[in-house]
Amino acid sequence: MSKFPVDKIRNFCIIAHIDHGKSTLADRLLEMTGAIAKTEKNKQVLDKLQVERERGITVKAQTASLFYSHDGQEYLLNLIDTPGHVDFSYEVSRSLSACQGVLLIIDANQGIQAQTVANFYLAFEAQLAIIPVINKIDLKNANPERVESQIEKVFDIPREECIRISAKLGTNVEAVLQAVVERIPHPGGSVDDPFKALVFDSNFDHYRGVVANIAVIGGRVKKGDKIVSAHLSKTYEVNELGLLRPEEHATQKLFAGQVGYIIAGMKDVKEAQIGDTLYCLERPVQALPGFKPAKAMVFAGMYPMDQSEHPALRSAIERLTLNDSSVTVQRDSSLALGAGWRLGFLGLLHMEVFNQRLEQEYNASVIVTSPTVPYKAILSSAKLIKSRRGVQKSVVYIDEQRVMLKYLFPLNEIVVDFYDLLKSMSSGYASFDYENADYQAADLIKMDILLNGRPVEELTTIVHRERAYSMGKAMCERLKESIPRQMFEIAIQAAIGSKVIARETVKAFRKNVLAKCYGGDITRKMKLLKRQAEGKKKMRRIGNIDVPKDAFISVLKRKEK
Ligand SMILES: Nc1nc2c(ncn2[C@@H]2O[C@H](COP(=O)(O)OP(=O)(O)OP(=O)(O)O)[C@@H](O)[C@H]2O)c(=O)[nH]1
Repeated sequence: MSKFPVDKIRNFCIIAHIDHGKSTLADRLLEMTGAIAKTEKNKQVLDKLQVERERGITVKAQTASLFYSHDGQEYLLNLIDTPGHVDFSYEVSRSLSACQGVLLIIDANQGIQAQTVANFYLAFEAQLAIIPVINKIDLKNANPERVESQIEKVFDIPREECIRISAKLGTNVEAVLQAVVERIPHPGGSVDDPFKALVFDSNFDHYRGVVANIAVIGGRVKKGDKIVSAHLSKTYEVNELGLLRPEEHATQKLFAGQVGYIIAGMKDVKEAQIGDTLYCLERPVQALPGFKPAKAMVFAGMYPMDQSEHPALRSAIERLTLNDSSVTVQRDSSLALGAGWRLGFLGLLHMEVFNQRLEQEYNASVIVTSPTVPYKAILSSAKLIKSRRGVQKSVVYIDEQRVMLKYLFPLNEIVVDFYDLLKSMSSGYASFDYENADYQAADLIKMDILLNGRPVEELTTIVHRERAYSMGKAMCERLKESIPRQMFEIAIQAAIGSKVIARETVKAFRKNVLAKCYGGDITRKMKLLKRQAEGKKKMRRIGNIDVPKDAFISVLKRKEK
């Protein structure tokens, strides 16, 4: 029998706008319950990945089981850490599915921000108990009263329910643990029910195969049990299971209400689909509803720096996607960059983090082409609807100083630099969140870039008609700067269909490397010719024109000033 009956278990998440202090609070909770020692080194233990530490953001949700005594009773508290950035809201919703309650952290200085609202609704719709926690009360400009008023107004939660803390200093954090025990319902279910578990996360380990994080909804499971994954109807034998503290801590059994990990000889994360149900071979149960798969919103090409590195990069991408099932991968090739892939991400930050992980964890060097968003094109000339680029949907005043605006935007207008622009225009005060609002008709056209009349496939872009001229001009100018003079004149043109909208010219020039070699020193001549040939290797030939590879990337990366 488990030491913890179901009514002594609490499963909860911490949700917040980015930087409001989730990881800091998680560290404090871990320290106070003895899961980790209280040292500076343990800063943000749940942020395991190197990118997470460097960028100070949480990418992958982590789980920890904590032991806590309250009123003479022992409780098992399962804390599931969640990422804060908009790109990762999919991870937030799947973490929530394993919980009965959330700590909603709000910065005492910044107050309610865009992702506070988005995360609140995720928890509210999942019918979870919500405990508002006002953090950073130690800050000089902290204004917890104002934040409490916002919480009352926007979320309709009485101010008395708010807990004021400083996660950094540990002030009043004990009250948070008490609230978890008192206000969050236990997970329900019984150890006597048939075994049923929800897979809410999974990762791949090179030695042990798939490690699935599960929330046991009912019954019990032990080593050697034969279990079935409902999605694929495949049977596995349990090799190992246990709690996450946050390190894996093997146990004999897992019981209803517990959250932990299970290893059962699965070879691919696709076998442990997020949202899938595991049950016992002998006692089949009805599967849980599962989740909608994450939808890629931003697409980019990834190519090896050098084609000889293609196999290494392929294996790195394969291994990394084993751990991140939200990335989609398709093979692709480009005239300029050779064989590569087209990858789909949940957002731009997700893409950057993926790229950084490729470099840091797999030592891969990658060329990333400019991100694009999916379009549906109707192949006729009937795109008649004139659409404005941003359409206002609603305005809500949070308090005298803050207003929440809802707009409908084309995704391509916001993925690249919208967030940065918004931040700098508002001196960092504005915050931003988005969700997919489906495809909308828009006046978009395909713009080609031609070198001496020949279209360069990878520079073809889809642009809004009103922007075509300025973008075409900017791209031609940049290409002119980066293509060296050659033996003949090169015309760089931007065109829509057969109509040229911008043009630049690179004048003809022959660099006579032998001009300086008067006399007959043949070895010197050979050396200079060799150097010139090496320079050419860094070039891509398009038609008969040599284009430096770097030029390509710079043009692709910044399409518009
Ligand atoms: N003054 C003060 N600073 C705090 C407090 N709690 C957190 N911070 C600081 O706020 C910053 C962000 O804290 P994190 O815990 O990394 O925030 P987070 O919400 O986990 O961020 P993501 O995981 O990326 O969403 C860090 O520099 C913390 O040191 C607090 O109570 N007081």
